[in-house]
Amino acid sequence: MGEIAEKSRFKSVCVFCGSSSGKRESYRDAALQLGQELVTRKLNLVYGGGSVGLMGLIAQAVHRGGGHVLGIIPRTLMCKEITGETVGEVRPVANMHQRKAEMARHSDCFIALPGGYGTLEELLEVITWAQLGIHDKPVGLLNVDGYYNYLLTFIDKAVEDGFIKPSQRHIIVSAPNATELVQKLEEYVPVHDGVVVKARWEVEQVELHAALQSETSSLDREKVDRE
Ligand SMILES: C/C(=C\CNc1ncnc2c1ncn2[C@@H]1O[C@H](COP(=O)(O)O)[C@@H](O)[C@H]1O)CO
Repeated sequence: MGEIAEKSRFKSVCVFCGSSSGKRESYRDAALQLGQELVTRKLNLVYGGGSVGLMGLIAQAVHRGGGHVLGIIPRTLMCKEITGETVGEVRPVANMHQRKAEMARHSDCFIALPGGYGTLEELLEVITWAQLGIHDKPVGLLNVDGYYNYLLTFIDKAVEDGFIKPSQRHIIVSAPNATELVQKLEEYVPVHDGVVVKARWEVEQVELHAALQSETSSLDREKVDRE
């Protein structure tokens, strides 16, 4: 008998993770378990595209389980030698900035698995956007085998030394495994203090969407002209 899907408040989850697999089996296992958790809860995956590292493992796990996978990938990274094949739906974008904006636009919450600079940059950006009130989507850290302990300690230090408001410490939700993390994200209640610039965010999204549309149609026009 198939598993009964838990009713979720989310439709799509954006996952940031290593384009490498890391040196511990637990990292690879965590990517597969998170993929399985999304399938069980009938959640779509949004990620950076391709099949390398933990990115490939989670995408394949969701795809294999019958879930929808959306890979958003800059055209310059699209060749197979760099990122490999993308399973599911592929959305090419012009650059890394558009990729992040599109990943955010298509998802209802964010999760970071272990990763390197790219993962950290994506994670910190969505935390910063939450802090500014640009979005109020939950942000989760899958702290596999304590991989992110130093980051969490650093954030506590930044709070202690007055660089992050204590009320903003809650933005990062962390847990050691996928089931616990997704459950915590489901229960997350955003706290709004200070600036709320959501209206500006929405304007930016509309502008970005319009720019993407016009870029796509001009590429299509170029293609037609060439043919
Ligand atoms: C340049 C190299 C590999 C590039 N491969 C990538 N393919 C797709 N997405 C990528 C790639 N590199 C970074 N990203 C994005 O950042 C995150 C992973 O970065 P990390 O530094 O590996 O943590 C990931 O979420 C992607 O969105 C050869 O080195």
